[in-house]
Amino acid sequence: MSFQSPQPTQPQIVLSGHGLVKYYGDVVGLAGVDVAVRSGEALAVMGPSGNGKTTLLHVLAGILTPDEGEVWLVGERVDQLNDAARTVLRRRRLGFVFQDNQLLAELPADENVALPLMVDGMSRREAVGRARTMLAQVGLAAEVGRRPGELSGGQAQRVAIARALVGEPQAVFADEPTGALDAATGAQVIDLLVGAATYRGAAVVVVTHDNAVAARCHRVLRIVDGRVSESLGANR
Ligand SMILES: Nc1ncnc2c1ncn2[C@@H]1O[C@H](COP(=O)(O)OP(=O)(O)OP(=O)(O)O)[C@@H](O)[C@H]1O
Repeated sequence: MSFQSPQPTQPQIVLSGHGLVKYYGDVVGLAGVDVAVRSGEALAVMGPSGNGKTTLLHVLAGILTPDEGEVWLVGERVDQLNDAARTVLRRRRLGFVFQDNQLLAELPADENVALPLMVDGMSRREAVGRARTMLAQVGLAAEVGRRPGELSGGQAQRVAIARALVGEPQAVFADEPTGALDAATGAQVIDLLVGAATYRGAAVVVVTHDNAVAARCHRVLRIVDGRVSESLGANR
C-alpha cells in the first residue's frame, strides 16, 4: 500500500489570452502572446515603451478586439462578443484603475464609487451604501463626502480602487496606477489594490514601468516587440 500526500490545488485560471495578435494598420501591437492569470494572482506587465503592454491590457479587457487569438474569462470566450455585450462584460465582471483616477469632479467619493452600480440598475440607496462600505475598506470612511478636488492623489486613487472593486469583478486591470504618485504613496496604493483585489479572488493585471510596483505583484510578464520575452514567477 502506498500513501500519497495530497497535491496542493492551484487556484483556477480566471483570465487567459491565447495566441493574441493585434495590428494597428502596419504597426504590430501584439505578435502572438499567451498569458494566464489565476484567481487571487496579480500579474505585472512590464517592458520598454511602445512594445505592446497597454495593447495587451486592452485586448484582455475587451476594449480592443484581437486580430488573432482568443480571450477567455472564467470559462467563457469573450473576444468575439459584440460591442454591447462587451460593454456589459466590462461593467459587470471587470474593474479598471487608470493612472489619472478618472473620477467625476462634481461627485463626492461615495457617488463616484456608486455610479457603476447605479448604471447597472441598482437603487441609489443600496449603491451608495455599498460604496461607503467599500470606501471604509480602503481606509476612506471619513472621506466619503469629499469631492476628488478635496482629496490627495493617493486618496483619489483609493477611491478609484474602491470603484473598481465595488462590483466584485472577476478581473481587475490597472494601467500605470501609481504613475502620478510619489514612491511611498505608490507603494501603499499598489499594496491596497493587489491586496484587496486578490483577497476577493480576482485576477489582477497591472501595466507598469516601475520595478517597485512589479515587485509587489506575484508574477512579472515582460513584453518586447509585442511578444513575451520573459515570465518571472512568484514574488510573494
Ligand atoms: N491606436 C493606435 N493606433 C496606432 N498605433 C498604435 C495605437 N496604439 C498603440 N499603437 C502602437 O502599437 C505599439 C504598442 O503600443 P502600446 O501602447 O501597447 O505600448 P506600451 O508598451 O503600452 O507603451 P508605453 O509604455 O509607452 O505606454 C506602439 O508601436 C504604438 O505606437
